[in-house]
Amino acid sequence: MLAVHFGAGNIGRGFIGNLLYHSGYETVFVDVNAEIVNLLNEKNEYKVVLAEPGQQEDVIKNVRAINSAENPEKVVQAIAEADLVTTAIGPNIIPFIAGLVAEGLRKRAAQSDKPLNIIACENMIGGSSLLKEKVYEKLTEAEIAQFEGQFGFPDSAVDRIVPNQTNEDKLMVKVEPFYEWVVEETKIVGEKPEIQGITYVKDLVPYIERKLFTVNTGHALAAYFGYYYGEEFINKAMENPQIRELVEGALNESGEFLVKKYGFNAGDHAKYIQKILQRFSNSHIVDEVTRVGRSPIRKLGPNDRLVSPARQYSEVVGKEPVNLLKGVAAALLYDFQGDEEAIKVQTTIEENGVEKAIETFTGITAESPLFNTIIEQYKQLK
Ligand SMILES: NC(=O)c1ccc[n+]([C@@H]2O[C@H](COP(=O)([O-])OP(=O)(O)OC[C@H]3O[C@@H](n4cnc5c(N)ncnc54)[C@H](O)[C@@H]3O)[C@@H](O)[C@H]2O)c1
Ligand SMILES: O=P(O)(O)OC[C@@H](O)[C@@H](O)[C@H](O)[C@H](O)CO
Repeated sequence: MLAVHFGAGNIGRGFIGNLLYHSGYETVFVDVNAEIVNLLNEKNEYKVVLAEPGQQEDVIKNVRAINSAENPEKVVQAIAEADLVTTAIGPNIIPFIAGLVAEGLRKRAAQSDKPLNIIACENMIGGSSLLKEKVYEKLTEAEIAQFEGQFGFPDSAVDRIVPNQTNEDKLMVKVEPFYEWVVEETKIVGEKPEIQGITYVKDLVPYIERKLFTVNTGHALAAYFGYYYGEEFINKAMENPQIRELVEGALNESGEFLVKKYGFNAGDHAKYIQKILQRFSNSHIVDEVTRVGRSPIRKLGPNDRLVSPARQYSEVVGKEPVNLLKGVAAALLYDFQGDEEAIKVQTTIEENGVEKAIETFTGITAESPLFNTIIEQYKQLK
């Protein structure tokens, strides 16, 4: 069985590639990083090491790679032959691979009616749906009609903390032991891919909201407050009682609306939160606050991990969130010069004021009661 996976980065090698290998797939990674592509083709294997006492090591074999910037035609051919396509490239990159995916599907559809599932494994709501939308923008109406039955774009939620890697072995990836991959069953075409570690569900929305608004919400607060208090790493930030309190407070707020909205068991959700706090504190993982805080414009977006739970908490619970809005304010203060989006947020604030920045990046307008609280929190932190 052949899997084509876009993005041979942290989650691509450390999580998806790992599970695909153990499920019997040959994996072709598609990436634009020439060094990683060349190393994968030279070694055809890499190590995944668990960040825990004992540091258990796993060798992932049966892998190769294509540089999509140099050999797009090889990517098209691989998609035409594949049994599964997955991505882990980052939400902002999805539109840029849509052309290649469309070409691959076009070539495949011309020679066979074999179904194919394309699963985006990104931290966002509706990642595969977005890819489908961008692919369909490249097609004719006749192609769309043909593709509808043959190709599936099930959405998914993926969870495993994989920090940036600094190993001498450039292919090796250190990952946390925990993982979860949930896939929307109803949009699968053909047979369900038998992948060890996938949980298929009928409705993905509760799972992706629970993951994004717990793991990633807490992580974002740890990152932005970690940065604010001068911490370099997430586990160190979690040792600061003020930051831990803010993170836990935000997770209790998002938890309150998630439990109410989806009917999760409150006790189980409280355990889920505690497990996540432990994962953030894992001393075997060196995870920079600047990785976790990367792309603050994306993270401040109306449907993302800070603003969406804040808005939904006020709608579903009927109260104003405190910690979640402090998280929004801390994200607005994030001025890391190595992050283009952080620079853009700061420039917008300097040139047009924080009010304009809130409206532009979060979609929250002055009519919302949340607006003034964010400004107050921002001014207090500043
Ligand atoms: N690292 C984690 O802990 C984690 C966990 C769950 C989900 N995710 C999600 O997985 C996705 C990837 O994150 P990551 O941490 O692995 O990032 P990463 O930067 O380590 O990997 C992304 C890879 O995509 C490649 N890439 C960029 N443009 C490309 C293109 N046009 N075509 C093909 N490849 C391209 C990059 O070269 C890189 O190797 C993101 O959506 C992230 O939110 C990450
Ligand atoms: O990947 P991002 O930028 O959306 O978010 C940064 C981290 O919160 C994220 O990568 C987590 O490590 C991951 O989502 C854990 O499952």
